[in-house]
Amino acid sequence: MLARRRFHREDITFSDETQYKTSRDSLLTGRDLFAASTDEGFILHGETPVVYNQSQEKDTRMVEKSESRVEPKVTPHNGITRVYQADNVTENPHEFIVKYKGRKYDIQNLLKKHPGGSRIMKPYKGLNVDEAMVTNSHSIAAFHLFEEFVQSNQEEYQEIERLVDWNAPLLSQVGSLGDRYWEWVNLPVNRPIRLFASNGLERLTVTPWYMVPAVWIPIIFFLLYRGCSIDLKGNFVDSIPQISFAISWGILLWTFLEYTLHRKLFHMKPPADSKIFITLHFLLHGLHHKAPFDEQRLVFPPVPAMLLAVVFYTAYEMVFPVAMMNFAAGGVAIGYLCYDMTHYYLHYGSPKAETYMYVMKRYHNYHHFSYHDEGFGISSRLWDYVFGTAITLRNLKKAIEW
Ligand code: HEM
Repeated sequence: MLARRRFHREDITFSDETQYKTSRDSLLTGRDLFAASTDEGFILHGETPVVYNQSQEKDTRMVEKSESRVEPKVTPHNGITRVYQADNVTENPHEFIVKYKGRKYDIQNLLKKHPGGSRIMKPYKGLNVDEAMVTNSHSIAAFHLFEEFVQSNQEEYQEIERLVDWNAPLLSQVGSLGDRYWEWVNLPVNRPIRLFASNGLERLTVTPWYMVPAVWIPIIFFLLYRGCSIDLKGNFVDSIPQISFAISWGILLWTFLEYTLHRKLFHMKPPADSKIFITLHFLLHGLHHKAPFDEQRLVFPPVPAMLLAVVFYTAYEMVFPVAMMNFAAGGVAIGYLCYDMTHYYLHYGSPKAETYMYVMKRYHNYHHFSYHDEGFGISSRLWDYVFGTAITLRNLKKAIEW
């Protein structure tokens, strides 16, 4: 029976009578390896992966593979190093199990969202990531988020997440977190947020991304049209340089607003004894930091955005000459639209290495997980440099692939 059984690691199939050499120089036959298998797969204690096939020439596929990736080193005291899946074990395609500090985590749902990209994690399927988590240094937020995926002790794992009842609407609870709120809100989870018990109210608080262009593109055209027909009285062609200037000013002004609102308003720490301020902070921005993967709460809902826009529009009247005002307002609205779409893309897009968006996505990930008090620019880093809050991205050996 045994002779017909074969098992594999990724694309490598091990057969019974063939000898395999491990990194500790012990020779094991496929049969030995299989004898140590369990119903869940094969667990090899204290050995690094099989790298050399004795009965054949060097197995170049394997060697190439093991050299071209970052392998976790063996830490003998941590016992289990690798878990090999047997062919006859039904592998659940919806699971991606890794081990960390002796516990099992199913990170299938993290792969696409992982700020370090999905490709770098793929080789670790079934493996221990103790070392990988440290050599690729990870923030406290990353380790907290990791616990979201733990399979065992699900109920007990985080003292801090039990401060609220995740089965009840959160908005009425966060105010009571008091001095624990700031710590709680900056530790991300991989769950959607429920604010209200009422479905109707709840629906008002979520915004699919396409609502933003659907609402703001007509507003932009309206502002530009107003500028041409009222401010310039149809004298459009002669005024092109003036119009371009006003729109550019508007866009630049937006980048400044984006930075200032994000830094001074969205990241303003609410007083621990004020339930109202804590709740407002959570509503405005806290929920996005608590649940950064909640796609429905990523872009700014159009209704409060328009209320803010009305306030700003009144202010433009004081700042810009009448002939420029609507164009400048149009420029601000264009800047805002680009910002919100960029923000969505930074969370959900997969930009290629060396592109502007690739850098901005990494930059924004650092803001979310490691440096909450820096990296406030989303569409650009301009004002972070001006005000000394720029984040330096670390050099990576390999480009991230999301
Ligand atoms: C399998 C092993 C893993 C490897 C090799 C790995 C690798 C990386 C790398 C290279 C980065 C840096 C990205 C950059 O500089 O832009 C990164 C960032 C990050 N990773 Fe992982 N990662 C692993 C597992 C995990 C796991 C299990 C989590 C759990 C949540 C996680 C969460 C994060 C987070 C939140 C960041 C953003 C930066 C930070 O907060 O530290 N990673 N990872």
